[in-house]
Amino acid sequence: MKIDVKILDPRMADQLPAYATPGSAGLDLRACLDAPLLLAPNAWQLVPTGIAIYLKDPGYAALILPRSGLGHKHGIVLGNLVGLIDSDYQGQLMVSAWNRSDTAFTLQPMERLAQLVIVPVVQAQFNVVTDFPASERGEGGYGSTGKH
Ligand SMILES: O=c1ccn([C@H]2C[C@H](O)[C@@H](COP(=O)(O)OP(=O)(O)OP(=O)(O)O)O2)c(=O)[nH]1
Ligand SMILES: [Mg+2]
Repeated sequence: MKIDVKILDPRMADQLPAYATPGSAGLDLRACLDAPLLLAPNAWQLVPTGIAIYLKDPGYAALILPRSGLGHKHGIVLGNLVGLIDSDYQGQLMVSAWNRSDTAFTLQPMERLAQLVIVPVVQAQFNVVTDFPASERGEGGYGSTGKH
């Protein structure tokens, strides 16, 4: 699949997000910073990625997810937990970088900060009813099937 991309920061021209391996699901997004960015414990900052994408087709969306190494080892995750990129969004991809750890972290310019996953989307219409046909689960949830 081909997606239109705009290069907003010239440094991104020769390092567009790419799949690291043939089986990769995520495209790494870089922190298009002019200088290192210090994230104090529990601080968060909106970080530009230097690119814009236009998915166009409402049958797709993109998700911004943390990188597991940064998230697990350094506590650098996302202020919005998951970023959802609508198919009609044309602005710069932004990453809300949140240092959830108790140690300061310095983000370096052009460091790979998060990852983008393109996913299929179904846009549903609501059909208003008063009762649902019975299902095995019914209204049970929140652990209703037991612990083990
Ligand atoms: O991590 C993110 C999340 C969102 N966006 C952009 C793309 C998305 O299509 C748009 C709106 O995001 P969302 O709908 O999640 O935010 P909102 O608070 O509902 O804003 P809006 O009223 O613009 O929809 O912001 C990003 O660049 N990065
Ligand atoms: Mg919205």
